[in-house]
Amino acid sequence: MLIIGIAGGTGCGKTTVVDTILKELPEGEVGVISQDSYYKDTSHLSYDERVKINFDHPRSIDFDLLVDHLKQLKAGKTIEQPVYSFVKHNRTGDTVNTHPRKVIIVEGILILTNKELRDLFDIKIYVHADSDERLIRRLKRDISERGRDIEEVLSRYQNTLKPMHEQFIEPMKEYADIIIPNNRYNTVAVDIVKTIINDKL
Ligand SMILES: Nc1ncnc2c1ncn2[C@@H]1O[C@H](COP(=O)(O)OP(=O)(O)O)[C@@H](O)[C@H]1O
Ligand SMILES: Nc1ccn([C@@H]2O[C@H](COP(=O)(O)O)[C@@H](O)[C@H]2O)c(=O)n1
Repeated sequence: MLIIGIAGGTGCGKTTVVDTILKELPEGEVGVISQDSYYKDTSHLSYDERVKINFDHPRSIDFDLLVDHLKQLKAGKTIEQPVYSFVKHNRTGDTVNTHPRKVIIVEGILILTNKELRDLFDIKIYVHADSDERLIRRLKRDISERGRDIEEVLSRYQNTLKPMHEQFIEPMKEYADIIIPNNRYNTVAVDIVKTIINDKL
């Protein structure tokens, strides 16, 4: 099994890169695990308490479960990937049955901050987009897809996202094997990753 980690700040285009890769590869050959599915279960908190969580800090992620799931997939076992709701700020209680594949892509802002997880990746990719570009994309996406308003996105950006990005995410570039510049759609870089994956299929 080839395991590829794709990191980068919010809005840099990780999901879009993954979707583009998947579109042109044989269906069902490549599996995807999103770090977002592994935000810690916060059912014991009220909605008002959950809103205040710093979702850009590594401690918000259940890395133990994520590492365990990846190891199980490597061992040929099927896992139940939790489903996360950005509207409820919590896991939904549903899971997605995820089978082992020849190639597994793990994507998320913080996946390179955890050494045990990092060591499971055969290839580490960092997608870069400038912070103004990422903020614009995040604003549009969170308002249209994640039930947020402009005030919520901007205050989260100033209070947690920006400082956490500078402290935890941007420094992870150091671990990347490949850095994809993604201020504009980068078809050349995506084609290179596709070629690497195709070689393995
Ligand atoms: N290269 C790009 N140029 C312009 N918009 C992009 C680009 N890549 C992604 N987007 C858009 O930006 C938003 C965030 O992209 P997404 O892939 O969800 O980022 P991430 O998963 O890194 O948070 C989406 O609405 C997406 O359509
Ligand atoms: N309940 C939540 C959980 C996370 N976030 C934000 O999502 C970002 C990570 O997801 P991307 O798809 O953008 O990589 C992260 O920056 C968190 O702030 C949230 O807003 N609400």
